[in-house]
Amino acid sequence: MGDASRKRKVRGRKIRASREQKAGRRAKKELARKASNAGERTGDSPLSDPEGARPETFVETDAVETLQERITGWLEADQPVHLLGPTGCGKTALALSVAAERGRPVVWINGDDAVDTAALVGDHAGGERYMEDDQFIGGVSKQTEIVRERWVDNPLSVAVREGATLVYNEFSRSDPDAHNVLLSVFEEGVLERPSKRGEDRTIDVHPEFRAILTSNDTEYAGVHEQQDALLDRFVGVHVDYYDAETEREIVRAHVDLPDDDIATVVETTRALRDDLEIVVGTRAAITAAKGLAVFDGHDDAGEFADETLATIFTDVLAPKVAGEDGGAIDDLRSQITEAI
Ligand SMILES: Nc1ncnc2c1ncn2[C@@H]1O[C@H](COP(=O)(O)OP(=O)(O)OP(=O)(O)O)[C@@H](O)[C@H]1O
Repeated sequence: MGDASRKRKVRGRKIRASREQKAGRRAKKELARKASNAGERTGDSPLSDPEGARPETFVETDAVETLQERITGWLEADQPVHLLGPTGCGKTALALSVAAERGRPVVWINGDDAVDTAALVGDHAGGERYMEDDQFIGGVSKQTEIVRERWVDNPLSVAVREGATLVYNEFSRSDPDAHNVLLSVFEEGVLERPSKRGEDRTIDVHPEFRAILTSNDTEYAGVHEQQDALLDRFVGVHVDYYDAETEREIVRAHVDLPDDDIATVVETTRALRDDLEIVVGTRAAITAAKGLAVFDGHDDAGEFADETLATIFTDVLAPKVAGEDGGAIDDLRSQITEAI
């Protein structure tokens, strides 16, 4: 065994954990997700504890650790970090693992067209009405209806106030105008809540507040061009697909399969990544391995039959060509068969 494999560590438990444990962890994770999503809309706290943010099964090989150290270093230098890389290469898992390691609460935002300034900082959530009853003189009372406006903070406000680690996934999918509020957060250490009235219109950014943003580099240029002034304030860490050994470890951490089958899946994934025009990420390898685990396609020599492998990879990758002309999936299958 080489040094790299001796140093390999797997954080969290493997897929071999009992069904009950798995169901429990899934439920917990789901709750944390729901809590942070609910927070975006209803004002419930979007904070989740750092351990809850750590990906369930996280593999740390030398390649992963090198990236983790780079990101952690920049966060220590008080720089927001922008992780750029192809689809499914592990940006989100990496961001969450670094966020969990900081030990501060974690706030999660998912970028999309619907994210505007209010979705980030908060909004008025209608008025609260109540009656005030003044007993002036015995027998005479004056009733006044009071309407008090209720303000609900959204994830960015909570994150800067609490000194959380903000993980803003696919941030380039949001409208760049929504991000104007980030400029003063990173530059002056102040968050302005534009539609809030009163003295507490601004929040001083907590000294432990940090941000990790991710975006997909193929989409990055095309989705919404973010303003230069904002990009200038980030450092960019490029994340690419991991080395073969790391990818095997990742697949092994997610799917219970013999080592030979894992090696076949990863080798095929990497060949297709080179040969096909579509993006073939680590997620595709994990999904294909899940297919291999249920479809018994071994030949007499115990090898996985090429035909079964081709069918599994065609199914895994078909959504990426769906919508193109009718022959696209047939073309995909023949390219895959050729590559295998
Ligand atoms: N170090 C790791 N340990 C365990 N699993 C990992 C690791 N890195 C990535 N993965 C797994 O690989 C898959 C893809 O990773 P992830 O979702 O983080 O990629 P991404 O680059 O954020 O993708 P996208 O661009 O689609 O958002 C996920 O299933 C994730 O759990």
